[in-house]
Amino acid sequence: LINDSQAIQDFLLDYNTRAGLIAYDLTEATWNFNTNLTDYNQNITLDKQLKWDQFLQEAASNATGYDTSVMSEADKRQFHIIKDIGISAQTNETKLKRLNKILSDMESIYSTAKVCLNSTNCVPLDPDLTKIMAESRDYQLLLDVWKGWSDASGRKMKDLYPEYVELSNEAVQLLGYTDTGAYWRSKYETPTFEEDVLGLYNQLRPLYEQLHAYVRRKLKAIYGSDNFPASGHIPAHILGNMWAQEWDNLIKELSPYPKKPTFDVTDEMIRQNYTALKIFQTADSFFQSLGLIPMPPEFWNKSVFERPADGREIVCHASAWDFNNGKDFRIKQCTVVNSKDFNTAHHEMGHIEYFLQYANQPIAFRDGANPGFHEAVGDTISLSVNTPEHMYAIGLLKESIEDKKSDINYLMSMALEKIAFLPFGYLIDQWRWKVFRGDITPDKYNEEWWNLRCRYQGIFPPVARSSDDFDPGAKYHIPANYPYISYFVSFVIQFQFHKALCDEAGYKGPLHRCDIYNNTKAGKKLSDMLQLGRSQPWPVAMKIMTGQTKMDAQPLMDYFKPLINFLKKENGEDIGWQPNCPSY
Ligand SMILES: O=C(CCC(O)(O)[C@H](Cc1ccccc1)NC(=O)c1ccccc1)N[C@@H](Cc1ccccc1)C(=O)O
Ligand SMILES: [Zn+2]
Repeated sequence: LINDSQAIQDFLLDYNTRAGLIAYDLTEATWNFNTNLTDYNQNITLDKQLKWDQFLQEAASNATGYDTSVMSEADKRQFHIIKDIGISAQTNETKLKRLNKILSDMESIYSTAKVCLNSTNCVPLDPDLTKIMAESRDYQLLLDVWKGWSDASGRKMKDLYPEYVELSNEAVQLLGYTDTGAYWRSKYETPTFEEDVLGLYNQLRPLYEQLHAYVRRKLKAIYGSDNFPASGHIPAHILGNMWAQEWDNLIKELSPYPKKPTFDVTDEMIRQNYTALKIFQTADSFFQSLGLIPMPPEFWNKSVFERPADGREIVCHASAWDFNNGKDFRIKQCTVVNSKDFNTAHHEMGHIEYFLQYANQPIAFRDGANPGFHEAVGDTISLSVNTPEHMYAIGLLKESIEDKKSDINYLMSMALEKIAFLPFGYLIDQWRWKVFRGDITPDKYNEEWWNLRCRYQGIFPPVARSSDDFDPGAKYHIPANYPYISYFVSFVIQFQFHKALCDEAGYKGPLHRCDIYNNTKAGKKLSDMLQLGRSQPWPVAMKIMTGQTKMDAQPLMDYFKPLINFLKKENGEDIGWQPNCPSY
């Protein structure tokens, strides 16, 4: 084994130089494909993907020739990451090409899927179906769109998924992982990770049960109780969202004090002629007010902020891109001018800010401290941006609020986004981890998906499902092969981060009214953590931010305490649902 320190530094320098160049090539090709879904662009991307996979295989095998016992902790960590190459480990080129092709095809099926509302009008998810799900209160129209989307997306990739599972497991087993789920969980470097997230879920379940009970009662009044089974489940298609993952589009019907403001700034944004670009400029100015790194010129020149009007097919699901050359960073988002996309813009910019902050780290460390950290940056900022105080400060609210009823309305609008999401954020990878483990076989994919959806979310499919359905495929992250537990982790830790930054800013009031705007002291605490990237185990990053090393649901529970007290009074005993799905 090579133990000469100069040789070790030479290997790392060579790896970083070559990885940067090849990664740039792949990212450029993938960007071109994602923003123009042609076969030509797919072939180029698959070609570059194979070159990248082969580079990783070569670097990983060369890295095994070095003696890590003589290395510093940081170099030892870099070598570990360089060797941990995931599905790129598949040395059988035919299998590797098939796996990459399946992944590319599943994402294309999802991104080009359309639903025909009538014989001549077939529309995509973004923006058309999303708008119908958010705004329509027509039970049957919502049902047609909900079922149509599942038929157009999930059903079309049903047979690809078992083949993907098998090829992905086989690849990571070459690295010694039992299955793909074990590889994904290894990113948290926590042996008790599954128990930890289960513990957080159980801690937060009572909050969700209270919100679910309140929303169910309100929706029964709107749609009539005939559509609500005795089991206590809510029909999956009437929550204002295609996946029932956030319910904030129902705020007008669900606001506890309808005579008071609901804090949805969409109308005001339209009145002020907000554009997609202005949304991103507004987000950028918040980040800069904290003393964080501004979005660079390339970002403004090369990002795609709106769905192109030239009719080309693109991947509309929002994403943030690091071109690994220290200067090219982009967002791709099919922005619609509304408060939801205003928040998504901050979410995506959080990813970009992380890229900028860790740009000087070696490539192996250019990642989140754990995947949940990457998802939490933008949302933490949004917790300040969404406050009535901040919306008033930037002119999107005509008056701020002082009375208790408006405060409850604000907390309700935040709960419909943050508490409603928790069981959804938790269950997606419960399903996938079981699939990867073989505990859920292809014949049971859809049945087990709905068992989890009924049990954790307390919703049910409003039309009988058949064995030809593949409803998991109707949610982007399944065909995009992107882990989802990172969002559940993010929704917990973003309240820890928000509390830590508000404490740092010397804020003394209730957490849900804290706005760290213009506070460079809070900004410094955040950037000190972001600069680490993945160079240290995430508890070190957590301690820098919050003073403690664990994930903790307490700040989230404290944030929503006034609302939960209100809901407990409102709901009384009328809460909960049967674990199993209702029968038809
Ligand atoms: O999917 C997203 C936002 C997109 C993204 O920024 O997380 C994006 C997803 C993605 C896109 C392409 C390939 C893989 C994943 N993630 C990133 O762009 C990203 C993530 C980590 C590092 C760098 C970029 N949000 C989730 C959950 C969520 C988050 C916040 C509020 C509401 C809902 C959802 O919509 O279900
Ligand atoms: Zn994200």
